[in-house]
Amino acid sequence: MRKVTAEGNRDILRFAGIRYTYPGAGQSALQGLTMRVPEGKRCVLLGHNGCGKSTLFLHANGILRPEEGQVFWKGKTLPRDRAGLLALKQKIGLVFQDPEQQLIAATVAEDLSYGLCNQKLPAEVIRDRVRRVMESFGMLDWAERPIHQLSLGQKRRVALAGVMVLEPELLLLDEPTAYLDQGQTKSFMQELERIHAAGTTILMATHDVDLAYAWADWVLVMEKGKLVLEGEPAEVFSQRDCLERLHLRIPAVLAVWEALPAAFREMSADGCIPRSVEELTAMLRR
Ligand SMILES: Nc1ncnc2c1ncn2[C@@H]1O[C@H](COP(=O)(O)OP(=O)(O)OP(=O)(O)O)[C@@H](O)[C@H]1O
Repeated sequence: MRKVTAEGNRDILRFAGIRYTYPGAGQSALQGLTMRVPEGKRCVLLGHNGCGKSTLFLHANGILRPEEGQVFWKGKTLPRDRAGLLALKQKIGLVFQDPEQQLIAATVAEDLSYGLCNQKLPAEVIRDRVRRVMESFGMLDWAERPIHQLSLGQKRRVALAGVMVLEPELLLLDEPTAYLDQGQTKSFMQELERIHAAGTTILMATHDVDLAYAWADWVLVMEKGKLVLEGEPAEVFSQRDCLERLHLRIPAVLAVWEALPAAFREMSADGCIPRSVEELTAMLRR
């Protein structure tokens, strides 16, 4: 396995030798997994269906406990007591694949208030924070809307807002763009940019290699409950043998770039590799 370090970034979360087997399952979902999440980065987690991405997320904030190995939050092992775990869930926000798993209240405003009420904050603080998050997610007029009347994309936004209102330091997103249309994906990614710019570390599980390449600054690839690749996007997507074995295609922009004649690439790109269609177009116009 080729390793590149995220220089200058300490680990906000670290998994060391995690093994986990679901009750009754013949095989372990996590098989001695070791992985670090560098603080302040936009991280993407890639891997086949069933390779253990969601199981890993459930270990991050103590919903599941490993049978072997340890999880470290900012260098310290995860707490085991109820109060410690509750405090951790405010620092590590987990947005599930299916928003139905997350949305529990009858209306949008009630749902966004739920976690803050659990923290027993004063009513006016809760009101202010909910209003602020609704404003930044463009849902001020949704306050009284019943959750069951929202579209899937709208439910996803409410689920993300419900985690963000707790102001987590690390945001874990399980395939957030699955089932979103192009417009919804674009506005979701803009929201994520804002969240990241405000200081939140993000770890996103996705099957979208184009998104991973264009957006992430740290890419992690899992296979059968283990980490097999990690590094900056250009580095990870240069590991062609490994990607081929995992049936992961290379990002479309990179494929187009590599199909251009070498002399042209050298002339127009100054050694840079484009990360998006816009960058590629700009380079080709030079
Ligand atoms: N509740 C469960 N009980 C038993 N086995 C489970 C359970 N949840 C997941 N598994 C198994 O654990 C393994 C890892 O599943 P997990 O959901 O973590 O994968 P994933 O990488 O998130 O997949 P996907 O990309 O499809 O979301 C799979 O083999 C899956 O069948």
